[in-house]
Amino acid sequence: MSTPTSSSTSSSSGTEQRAARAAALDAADPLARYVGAFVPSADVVAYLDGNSLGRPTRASAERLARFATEQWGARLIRGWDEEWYDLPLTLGDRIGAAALGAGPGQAFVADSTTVILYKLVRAALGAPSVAGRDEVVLDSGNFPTDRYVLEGVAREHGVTLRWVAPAHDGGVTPEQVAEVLTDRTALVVLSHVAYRSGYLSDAAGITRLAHDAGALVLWDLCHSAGAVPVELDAWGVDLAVGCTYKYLNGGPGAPAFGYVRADLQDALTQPIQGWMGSAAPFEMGPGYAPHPGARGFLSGTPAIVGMLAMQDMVDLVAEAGMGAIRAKSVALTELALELVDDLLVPLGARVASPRDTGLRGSHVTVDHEAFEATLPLLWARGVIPDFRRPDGLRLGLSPLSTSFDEVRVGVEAVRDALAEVTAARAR
Ligand SMILES: Cc1ncc(COP(=O)(O)O)c(C=O)c1O
Ligand SMILES: Nc1c(O)cccc1C(=O)C[C@H](N)C(=O)O
Repeated sequence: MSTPTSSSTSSSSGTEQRAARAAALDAADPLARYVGAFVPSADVVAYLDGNSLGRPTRASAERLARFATEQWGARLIRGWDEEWYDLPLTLGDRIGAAALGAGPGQAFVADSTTVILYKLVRAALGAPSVAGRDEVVLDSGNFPTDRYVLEGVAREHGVTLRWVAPAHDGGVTPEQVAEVLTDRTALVVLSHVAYRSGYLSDAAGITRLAHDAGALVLWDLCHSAGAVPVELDAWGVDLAVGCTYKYLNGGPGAPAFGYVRADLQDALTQPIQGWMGSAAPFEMGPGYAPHPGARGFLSGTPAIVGMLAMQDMVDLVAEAGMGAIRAKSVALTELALELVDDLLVPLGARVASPRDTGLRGSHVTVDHEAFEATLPLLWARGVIPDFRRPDGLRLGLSPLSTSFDEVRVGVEAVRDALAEVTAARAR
């Protein structure tokens, strides 16, 4: 790692004070022991991208190695009967219990977020309770895949999209949703935590409003699951989807999870009628009949290898508890904002995430037109934030794997790189 050159904004006493403060926060952190549960990366001093790709746990590294010889290699095709056939549902239940506030029989692991989103949106639009309704409410700041899938469904299904424009902090409030709900709204599709700003929506309030208007609601939980408490059953949510490779540390391309409320399952028909979601896959009979319950939302052969790593993280999340995880997440983002205010705002950076902890997920986004140019410097120095065009640096703080000192080291490195880039441009 190359050493950052000192900038005019750094001072050794400031660095020492910040280091002492971060060390004190780490010493008092009740979840600090979990940081050592993850595979270290030799050249990384600050990994601040857990909301794009979580780190592997040490247990997962072992599980992945063992799988080839002890399960796949030893059990061969018998593995399907012994464990794999049921894994999408047993693992769905475990994710539901640990991270989603979902009772058994409602969550499943399959496909990708994009594909489950498509299947559940199509299923929702065919629900008898919304028959005759032809509008879908969504958010123009939502992650591209959500917008693109909905645009495609609107084209093929003939529904009208009612776009909500998020406020400057990325927020979509119940009031904004209330303004576009009508007796034609079939479905509301929003992200619980906004991917760019980290804004945390009032999922319970918006779900209530949608139901009062007779609509169904689907939450994208990609940036919440494993980092922000979710209570799908208590909130009365109809449908949800989410990634497992972010705060559930399932690894690159790990399959997604879906949730369909138990009392809605029989009324919904999903569009990808594959054999693995059929009533009797191994009968291989002439026509498709859906399997009752959550299994009916599966389609093809489950990605068993992709479901290995998330199992270890789900165990850690269950053990640590979502309350403690949220408390650490809030403390991490508070420290990040404090450092950003001290070190980056004086260089012209602007905070793009909500200041109110109750309105913020587990990442902090800061905008500066020179951030893109800092990335090669930061990566070369072992500091890995996330960047979203045109000018947003996202600091994704994964509560079990990120230490307070890592945040300090990371933001100081961003300060140094930003000072260097802007100084070079001024020359
Ligand atoms: C809010 C949100 N939805 C969906 C996705 C992606 O879905 P997929 O795993 O299908 O690429 C992401 C991130 O990639 C995301 O942040
Ligand atoms: N899924 C990703 C990928 O395959 C490559 C790079 C990044 C991602 C991400 O997860 C992006 C992320 N959802 C985001 O919020 O920007």
